[in-house]
Amino acid sequence: MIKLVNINMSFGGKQVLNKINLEVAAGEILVIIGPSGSGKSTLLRLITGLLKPDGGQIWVNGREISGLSEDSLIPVRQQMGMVFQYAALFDSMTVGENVAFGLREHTKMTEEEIQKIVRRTLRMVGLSGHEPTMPDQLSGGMKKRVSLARAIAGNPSILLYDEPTTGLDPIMSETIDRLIVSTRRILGVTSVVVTHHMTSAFHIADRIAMIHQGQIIETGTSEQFRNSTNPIVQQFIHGKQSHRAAK
Ligand SMILES: Nc1ncnc2c1ncn2[C@@H]1O[C@H](COP(=O)(O)OP(=O)(O)OP(=O)(O)O)[C@@H](O)[C@H]1O
Repeated sequence: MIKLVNINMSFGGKQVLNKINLEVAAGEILVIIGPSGSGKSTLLRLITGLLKPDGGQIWVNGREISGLSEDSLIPVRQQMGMVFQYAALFDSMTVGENVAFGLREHTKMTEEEIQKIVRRTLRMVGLSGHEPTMPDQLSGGMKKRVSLARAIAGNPSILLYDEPTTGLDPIMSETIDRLIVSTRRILGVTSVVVTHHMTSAFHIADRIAMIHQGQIIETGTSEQFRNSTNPIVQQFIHGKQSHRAAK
């Protein structure tokens, strides 16, 4: 469960988030949409504790984290998996070593246990047998899937995705969308997905939240978004869809 209460955030005197209130229920997929620069990634970084808000509270699995020290944040972060926009794999390590990295760093698991988890998570993302492959031999979509396997390996209760389908072709985007949904179904994780792709948002979201000029201007199901009477929401949705169709 994630809950943001009255979050304010500024950078160099410029207010980026203004009294944000947002709740993500356990096991829910919440998709965050909004124009470039509206504060979506900032919101994710606040949830991980990488940034501290100027004001407000951030609750993660029943704990208020905005005042926690780096040390106290470690167990909170261990409950989270992150899939970044640019897969952020270690290029000098094999796929297997990338997926195993967090387990080797943060747990006392035996090598046998680690290998079992690596095998299982790579199977989940459709990359069985790719343990010895080096990242530079992978396509963008495969890298994203390794990144998801690495995030899942730590058995998180929360998964945060920052632009998981950016730069991928429509077929690979659909594959990633399906993985986000099946990962939630299999692991029961709470998921927050920042995306620019409205098609993805409508496919995967239990609820969508739209940020505009630092504020959440609408939350609701895909259906409620499609039928929104807010002109800013409609303009955003249709702008995005026609932009994609024109590509
Ligand atoms: N560390 C930082 N220092 C200064 N300004 C920042 C910092 N991080 C973000 N910003 C500013 O905050 C605003 C929101 O940035 P953010 O990356 O959260 O937007 P976004 O909605 O994720 O954008 P995009 O869709 O383009 O990724 C931008 O104006 C950005 O320049």
